Amino acid sequence: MKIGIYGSSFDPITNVHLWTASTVLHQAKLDKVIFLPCASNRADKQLHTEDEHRWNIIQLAIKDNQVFVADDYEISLRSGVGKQYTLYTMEHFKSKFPNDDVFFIMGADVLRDIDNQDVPVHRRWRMREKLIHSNKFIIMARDGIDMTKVISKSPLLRNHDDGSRFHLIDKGLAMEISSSYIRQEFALGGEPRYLLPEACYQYILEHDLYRHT
Ligand SMILES: Nc1ncnc2c1ncn2[C@@H]1O[C@H](COP(=O)(O)OP(=O)(O)OP(=O)(O)O)[C@@H](O)[C@H]1O
Ligand SMILES: O=C(O)c1ccc[n+]([C@@H]2O[C@H](COP(=O)([O-])O)[C@@H](O)[C@H]2O)c1
Repeated sequence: MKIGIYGSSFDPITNVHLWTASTVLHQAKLDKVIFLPCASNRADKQLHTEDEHRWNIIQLAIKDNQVFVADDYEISLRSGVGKQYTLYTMEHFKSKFPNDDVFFIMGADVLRDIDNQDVPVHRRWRMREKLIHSNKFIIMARDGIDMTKVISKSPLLRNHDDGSRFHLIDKGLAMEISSSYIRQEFALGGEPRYLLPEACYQYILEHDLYRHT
């Protein structure tokens, strides 16, 4: 089997997360995509909703698609800081699925940041040499970023680019719905209704989430 791990804060999950996951699944011929929300005590990013709510919203979003599953590996890690680095996460999934091909899915903006010296130290990827060396990645086009240039500009990335390390996917259609835009809309009294699945939208209203972000 070919399995893609889609890691994100999903704060909240958006229609574009679902659309990109489905595109990747078809183009890279994956058998399933695992949505992997990170824990809210992440060292490099401030989250806006409790783990339980982000988890419930993901479940609502994927419930009708049998090849989409969610995994709470990172959010269930006790004292998560320092443990929920992608290197360890990928080691976990590769040992959970020893006979399968496991890929990490990310957008071009994330690829660009992995080995970027201009990124503040607290946001730099940990153990990136080993992570890149020992895993395979599916990269989705985003923000008009030239993915081949990102790889060729980084010694770390280009030295590991053996033709099968990075599977680049460009659907041709750029859809920009970000979680932060949706949060802002909720906070400012806008109407983000059709930017995420209806059940997720209703859940957020019912639980009064994102009103003060
Ligand atoms: N429109 C998109 N096109 C391609 N990749 C995307 C898109 N939106 C998110 N991703 C990818 O999904 C992963 C998770 O992104 P994340 O949830 O942080 O996105 P976001 O919507 O930009 O969030 P935020 O607005 O909170 O920063 C990252 O690898 C990111 O590159
Ligand atoms: O391992 C790291 O050091 C690391 C640093 C930044 C981000 N990540 C992972 O990259 C994924 C996308 O991150 P983000 O910032 O877009 O939510 C998510 O699964 C994070 O856990 C991982």
